Amino acid sequence: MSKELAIRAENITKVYKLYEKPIDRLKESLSLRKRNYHRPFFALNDVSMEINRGEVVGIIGKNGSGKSTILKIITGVSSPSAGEVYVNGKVSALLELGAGFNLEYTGIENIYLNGMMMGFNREEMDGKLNSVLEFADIGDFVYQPVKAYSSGMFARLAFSVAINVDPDILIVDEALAVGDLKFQIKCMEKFSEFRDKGKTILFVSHDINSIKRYCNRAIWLNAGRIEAQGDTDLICDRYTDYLKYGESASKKKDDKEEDRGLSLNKDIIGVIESFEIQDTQGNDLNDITYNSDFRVKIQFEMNTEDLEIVIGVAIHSIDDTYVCGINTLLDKEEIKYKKGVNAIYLDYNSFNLLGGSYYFDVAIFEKNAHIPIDYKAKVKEFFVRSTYVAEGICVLPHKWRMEND
Ligand SMILES: Nc1ncnc2c1ncn2[C@@H]1O[C@H](COP(=O)(O)OP(=O)(O)OP(=O)(O)O)[C@@H](O)[C@H]1O
Repeated sequence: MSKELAIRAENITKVYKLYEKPIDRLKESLSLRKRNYHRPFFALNDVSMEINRGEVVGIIGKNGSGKSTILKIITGVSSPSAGEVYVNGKVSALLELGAGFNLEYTGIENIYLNGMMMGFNREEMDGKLNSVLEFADIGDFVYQPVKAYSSGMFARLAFSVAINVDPDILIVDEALAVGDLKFQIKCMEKFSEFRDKGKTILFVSHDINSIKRYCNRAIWLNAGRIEAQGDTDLICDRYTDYLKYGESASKKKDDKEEDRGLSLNKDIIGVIESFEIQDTQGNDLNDITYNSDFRVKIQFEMNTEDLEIVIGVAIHSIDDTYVCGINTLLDKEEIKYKKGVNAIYLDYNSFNLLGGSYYFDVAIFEKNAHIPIDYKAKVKEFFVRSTYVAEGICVLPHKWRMEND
């Protein structure tokens, strides 16, 4: 295995035996003629993947597609029916609640137990204990057996151990993304810190936006097989199309993009057709000059005219800092649209983001701006040219004056 590779899974198959009735399992085990009473179920079917050091890879797929199973096999919690896994480096895994914990042990004992399972000795774990406890922040509960913990406390401790032991490879199944918002944010910050340190992360989530935000590659599992893998945005967009429009749409995405605007499937409420940046005369722009005026033109097609909608536009910097998200609900603008293709302009005046690369997200939501009817992440990248050198993200409108002026 090359030094650059962190994980290699080769032709992994995982077959479970499914029994129609519980008694069939007993019958099978007692059968002298070795008769089968089960049918095989392929949770994974010939799955191969290679993950390089420093990659942050997201695994996506519908419920039951095999995401947790592949993580369990990679971490050695479960063994494959066929195929081989090679792992290069210390792995720390956040699998389903409880995996790797002994319920009868206290929190502290479990911290040491987990560390040792990862190959750290007692002295090494002594050195890590404080940061684990500080991050978990569950107070004196660490002296109680973990069976007395609430699921939130359990998650805090498990996350804290996995994240603070400084593994080479972090494997996270979203099953653990519980706990309160503050703690989730803390975990996400740690996650970014990990990514920035060039560690390898394998990450399962149903939250496509987090996958887009954090991962540089995505693997889409479907019914135990790899449906597609590659560029995160491309794979995530194909997957969300598949969830929204069904199989034919995701496979035909390229054709669909060609004839957008011609016909909408009746189950689709609306789609964003195009997003352009223009100067105030309507000429297309790729770069924006600092402090200039420009507009964006959003074309969208609606299949209805009875639904109140909200349109939102967000700007992120290229390192994924959320710069500004606005929508027509916040701005108390009512969208009057017709069935068919519509266009809306959003004017930006004296645009004062600092020089650098950014991108736009755009979305159509239902009237409360909670549920996206269509969401196009990273719909357009743009570059701000600026001669004003300051620090931060933007230059807020300002004026200097002396008290006596
Ligand atoms: N011990 C088991 N016995 C039988 N079938 C199992 C077992 N464990 C998992 N499966 C099945 O294997 C398939 C893949 O399960 P897995 O948990 O990997 O899916 P997943 O993609 O992680 O789903 P989710 O998004 O719901 O977490 C599912 O159909 C599941 O029912």
